[in-house]
Amino acid sequence: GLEEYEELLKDYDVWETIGTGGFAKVKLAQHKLTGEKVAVKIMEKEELGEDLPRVQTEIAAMMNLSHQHVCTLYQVIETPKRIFMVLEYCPGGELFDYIVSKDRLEECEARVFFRQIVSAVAYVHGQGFAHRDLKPENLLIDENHNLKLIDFGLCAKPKGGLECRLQTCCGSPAYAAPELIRGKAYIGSEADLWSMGVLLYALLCGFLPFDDENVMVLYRKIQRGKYELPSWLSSSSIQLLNQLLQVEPKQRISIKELLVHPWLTQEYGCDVECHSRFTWKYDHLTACYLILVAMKASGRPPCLLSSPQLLT
Ligand SMILES: CN(C)C[C@H]1CC[C@H](N2C(=O)NCc3cnc4ccc(-c5cc(Cl)c(O)c(Cl)c5)cc4c32)CC1
Repeated sequence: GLEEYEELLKDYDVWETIGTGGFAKVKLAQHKLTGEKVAVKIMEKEELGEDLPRVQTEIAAMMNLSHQHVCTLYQVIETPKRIFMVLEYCPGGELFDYIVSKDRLEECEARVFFRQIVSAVAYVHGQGFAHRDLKPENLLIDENHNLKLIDFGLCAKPKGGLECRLQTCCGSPAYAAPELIRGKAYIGSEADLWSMGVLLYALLCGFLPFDDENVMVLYRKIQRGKYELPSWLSSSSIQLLNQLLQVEPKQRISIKELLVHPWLTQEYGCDVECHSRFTWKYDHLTACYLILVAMKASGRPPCLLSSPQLLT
């Protein structure tokens, strides 16, 4: 019912549904105070059932993640029947659809995107999380044609740190690491590196390295770790794919080595930046924002008098 949307409608104009993500629907909305477009992920608690912990996992993770290539969670609104997540809007849609639309990406374009993916994953690992569902469907393109990582519903923050082993077999089969599908205990960050290898292959080739409609046959192909090398791949791309798609996790390249890998740094002349660009500076801009919010809360109409320095 509409009364459930009351709290959301106070601060946002809500427009049409723009997508679905499994057990959620995503609506386009606009922040009244700033006019900014946002994406609102709406979930019905009853429909969530045993998926409710996934939502709590995602919210807890995203509240601790603030990075230029991780989708920003602005606000969470919980009502008796629903959970609303107000998220950064990404009009460019899924990286998956972008690759399909172009058949495959040239090495230089794949490098731009893969540097952003490595930056996001290095940051997420640095915060102690493993994503565990890395795939082009979970990388969205924003209005500046930059990537934003989404869907932290399966991420894990092991108590004993990223070095400790996980048990849950999850994520999408085609991107799952051999050790994960073998059902043995695995290290989340190492499994993420394998998925990044599958992702890089998809960027450069336009199809998957391991694929089969029969999931058991697919698993055997992943465990075997052999994949085709199309003629258009450069030797440096082949070498990087080989370092990522190592069946033995201890042989696999680490995220630290990836940040300075020649394939990623060539043509850039600099390492991949993994630090977040965002820090809450309690400066004038922050003060203006918080004052505007307070004005709104006290019912006084927020207004920005002609303040040129704000627009710089
Ligand atoms: C795996 N796929 C199916 C998932 C779909 C889900 C809908 C997406 N989407 C659109 O359908 N239209 C445009 C659109 C624009 N901005 C978005 C911003 C954030 C999210 C978002 C963020 C998080 Cl953190 C999250 O967990 C979920 Cl589910 C969604 C989705 C957006 C979006 C595309 C990918």
